[in-house]
Amino acid sequence: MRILLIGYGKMGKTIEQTALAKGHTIVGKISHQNAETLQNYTSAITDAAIEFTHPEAAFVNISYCLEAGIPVVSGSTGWLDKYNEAEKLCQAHSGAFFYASNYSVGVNLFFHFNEYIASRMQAYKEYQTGIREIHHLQKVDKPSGTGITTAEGILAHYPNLDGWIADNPEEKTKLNIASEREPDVVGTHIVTYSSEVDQIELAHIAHSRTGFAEGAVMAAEWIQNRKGVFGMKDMLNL
Ligand SMILES: NC(=O)C1=CN([C@@H]2O[C@H](COP(=O)(O)OP(=O)(O)OC[C@H]3O[C@@H](n4cnc5c(N)ncnc54)[C@H](OP(=O)(O)O)[C@@H]3O)[C@@H](O)[C@H]2O)C=CC1
Ligand SMILES: O=C(O)C1=N[C@H](C(=O)O)C[C@H](O)C1
Repeated sequence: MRILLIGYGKMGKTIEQTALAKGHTIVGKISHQNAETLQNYTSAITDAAIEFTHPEAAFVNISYCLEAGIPVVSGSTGWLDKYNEAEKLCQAHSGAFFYASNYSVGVNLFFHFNEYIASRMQAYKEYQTGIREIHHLQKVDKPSGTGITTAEGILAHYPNLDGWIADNPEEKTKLNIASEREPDVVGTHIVTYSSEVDQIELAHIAHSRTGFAEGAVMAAEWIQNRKGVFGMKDMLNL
């Protein structure tokens, strides 16, 4: 498969290694400095684009791919206020768009268990629910996309909670997402149910970026010859 890497930072470089190891070809590497060269890529020379950039760049990149008929897999976070627009664009161009806030299979199992645990815990009002996400110091967005997806999984079972809130545990009507930034942490997410007498936790700790990259390459392979908007639940049948 001929893959265009849009974003050649920590993730782009890890995806390159994974893709080459699986026998794929990298047709181009787009970063901030050569962003204007994106328009040189067409569906005639690109089977899929894998986009991991920046909250301010993601929608523009995804739009370009959909308009050019290039199937696009995006993992960028912090841009989802435009997700519905991307979805419409995909439909208008009969394109293929795959999005996940987290491509690791382990995190998607964590999402699955998170929803199940929330469905059982909501009956036990003595437990206060909260999310902690910990990432490296270079991360530009907060809360993490994975933290927000985790919150959405809990909120689906907690109709009494009025959405999520960032870093405000005192606001008891909302689900708090606490963000911490520490050197070299790849990505840690912890869901806590805390009562006066005990605490229950569900955690996912990424040891490297390889799991994210493997999931993204798997999504690029899976999206070939498909049309529509997809996510990890579609691919993994979770
Ligand atoms: N869904 C998932 O599984 C995961 C998602 N992510 C998300 O992926 C994104 C990238 O993460 P990461 O690789 O760690 O970040 P990096 O900062 O290491 O890399 C970002 C890359 O995007 C490029 N870039 C920035 N702005 C633009 C632009 N306007 N046009 C084109 N390219 C641009 C940068 O170019 P330059 O170097 O020239 O500035 C760089 O190559 C983040 O949103 C992060 O949250 C991360 C891990 C897993
Ligand atoms: O920026 C990162 O590094 C990561 N971002 C994603 C997110 O915001 O959830 C996924 C992963 O946790 C790493």
